[in-house]
Amino acid sequence: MNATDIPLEERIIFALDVADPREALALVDQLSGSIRFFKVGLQLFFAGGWPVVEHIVRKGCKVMLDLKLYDIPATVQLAVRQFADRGITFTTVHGYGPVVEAALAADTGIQILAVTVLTSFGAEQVNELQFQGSVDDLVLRRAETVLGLGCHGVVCSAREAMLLRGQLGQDFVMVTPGIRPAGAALNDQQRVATPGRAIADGADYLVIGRPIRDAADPEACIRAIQHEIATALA
Ligand SMILES: O=c1ccn([C@@H]2O[C@H](COP(=O)(O)O)[C@@H](O)[C@H]2O)c(=O)[nH]1
Repeated sequence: MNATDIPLEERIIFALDVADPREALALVDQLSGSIRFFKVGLQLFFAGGWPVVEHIVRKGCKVMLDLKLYDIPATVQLAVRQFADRGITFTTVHGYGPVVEAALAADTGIQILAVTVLTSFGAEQVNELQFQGSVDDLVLRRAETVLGLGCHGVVCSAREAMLLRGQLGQDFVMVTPGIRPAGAALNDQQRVATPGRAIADGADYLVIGRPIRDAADPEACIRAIQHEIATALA
């Protein structure tokens, strides 16, 4: 899908980061009038498994299964095969060449997104990886590598969105977590941006969890974010 064709209701991928699958299903029921894309991550998948994914799909919404796989190639390929025919749109692996190649080789029709550098990482954590360069350098290097292998898209912070679009073009999906409306708590995120900034700089989809989940009025929070996105797109 061309980035300009993405419906506003799919621009936010709401991270269903809750421990109780019943709470997750209730959130899907409550929010699926305004959000049509949900992310199932490690906590919820371990707690609720496939029935949660099936519930989202039954609602006619899209699913990002965000398990950030990282293992030997054979294991990754066989794991991704398990995701086939379940209505999943995106799934994630770490942005390391052999892992991405294995996920692509599973050939499921699911779009594979490679996590470049976690948005909770800053310069200090990248230095600890013994990488001689900035966070931007590492994100760009990993994105270039995985896209060169045929990966469908990347997960990065919106802080790198403009750099990646400038260097690597438009022809890949860019999903950005670490989104914080102005004034929102950062929690454990380091590389953050507002929804408007992320879209203006070239992100296709914004992963947002706690700012919506913990809002006094989640629907009002979603409306405000969608207004910011629509303004950035105008
Ligand atoms: O680099 C990454 C990759 C994935 N995530 C996931 O996104 C959400 C963010 O939730 P917030 O509550 O909006 O911080 C969460 O599920 C992470 O696992 C990420 O944050 N950074």
